[in-house]
Formats: sequence, C-alpha cells, structure tokens
Amino acid sequence: MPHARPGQAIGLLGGSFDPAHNGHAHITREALKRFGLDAVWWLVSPGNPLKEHGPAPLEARLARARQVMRHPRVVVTDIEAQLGTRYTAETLGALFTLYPGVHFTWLMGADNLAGFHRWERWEEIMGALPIGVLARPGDRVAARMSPAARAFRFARLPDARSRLLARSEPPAWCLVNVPMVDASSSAIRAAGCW
Ligand SMILES: Nc1ncnc2c1ncn2[C@@H]1O[C@H](COP(=O)(O)OP(=O)(O)OP(=O)(O)O)[C@@H](O)[C@H]1O
Ligand SMILES: O=C(O)c1ccc[n+]([C@@H]2O[C@H](COP(=O)([O-])O)[C@@H](O)[C@H]2O)c1
Repeated sequence: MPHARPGQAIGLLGGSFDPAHNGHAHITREALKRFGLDAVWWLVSPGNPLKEHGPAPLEARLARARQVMRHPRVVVTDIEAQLGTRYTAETLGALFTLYPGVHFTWLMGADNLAGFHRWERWEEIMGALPIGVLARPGDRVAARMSPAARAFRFARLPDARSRLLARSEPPAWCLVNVPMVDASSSAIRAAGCW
C-alpha cells in the first residue's frame, strides 16, 4: 500500500485502465493542479462492478498504466485487489480506516458523473469525500444534468474555487473545464491496439 501522511491531500482515480491512455495521464496532471492535491493514486480496478465483460488481466493493465503515467506525485496501485474490494464505497471505507487524517478526493471524468447515481451507495460516497470531476469530450452537459449533479447542486464548488476542493467538508464536488483529450480505452480496444 502506498504511503500518505495525515494532513496530505490525495486524489484517487479509479478505473478499469483497459488500457491506460493519454487521457488518464492528462486528467491526472490537471487534477493535481486544479484541486490542490499533493498526490494522486490510480486505483486499477480488479473489474468495474457495472461492466458485464471482465477486463484484461490486472498485471497487464498495471504494467501499461506504469508506462503511461510517469510522474513523481502519481502512484499506480492495485489497492482494490489487495483490499479485496470491488465497490467504491467499500474501497473508501477501508482507506479511511487505513489512512486516518488523510484528505482523500475521488476523481472522475464527466462521463462517470453522468452515471454516478447507479453506483452502490453513491449518496453515501458523496457525503464521505470531495469529488473532483474533469471535463471529457461530449460529456459535460450530461454530467451537469445528471441525477447526482442535480441532487447535490447545493454542494457544487465553482470552477474558480477548485483549489479549495480537497480540503472542503463533504458533500462537495467540482466540475473543472480543463482542456480535453479525446482518448478512450474502448477506442484503443476497437482499433485492436490492446
Ligand atoms: N479522455 C478522458 N477525459 C476525461 N476523463 C477520462 C478520459 N478517459 C478516461 N477518463 C476517466 O478516467 C476514469 C477511468 O476511465 P476508464 O479506465 O474507464 O477509461 P475509459 O477510456 O473511460 O474506458 P472505456 O472507453 O472502456 O469506458 C473514469 O473516471 C473516466 O471518466
Ligand atoms: O461502486 C460502484 O458501484 C461502481 C460502479 C461503477 C464504477 N465504479 C468505479 O468507477 C471507476 C471507473 O470505472 P471504469 O470501469 O469506468 O473505469 C472504477 O474505480 C470503478 O470501480 C464503481
């Protein structure tokens, strides 16, 4: 498990990373800058609980992720495999116990906010930690209009105040309009490059 000191602000980017690509690396660098984070941990998932087809083997996805994301403040991890968790709510519960005093922020692309209300215990997650959302081509409107965004409209931090997010009391979320990179794992798989 990676190291974190109490008081540090750590962003968590969960994903299938099947495979990792430049879009992931780009939003990670933007999240570090825009949300005032000390570090970001990639949580390479054993498998998205909502996806029917399992991803490529975890070892292969981790190896690719480590090639794609080389940054002194980013750690590529298999934390969920180590913890034996699959649902994000479970993973977070375990991390809060293991890292008391660490300020975790959950990171996601705008497409994930659009479907966030289908996640297990999503309202609890909203109440448990700040959520940083990064623009993704084609998904900003769906994200802003999503059931989760509407239900938690009162907890939205404006883009201009994004640097306060990591240390905000949850529920708190912020959608930042970063420059967008049009890359996706499904396009890479469809092109037969993985
Ligand atoms: N180009 C991108 N711009 C913004 N966010 C992204 C981008 N690519 C991935 N993300 C975000 O990174 C996280 C992990 O994404 P994931 O590993 O599912 O990749 P993906 O490209 O979305 O995969 P797929 O195409 O198979 O759905 C998600 O929160 C997703 O929204
Ligand atoms: O907990 C859930 O119900 C849940 C449902 C869908 C996705 N997630 C998490 O969302 C992250 C992004 O998943 P994916 O497959 O879109 O890359 C990853 O960490 C998943 O474990 C979590």
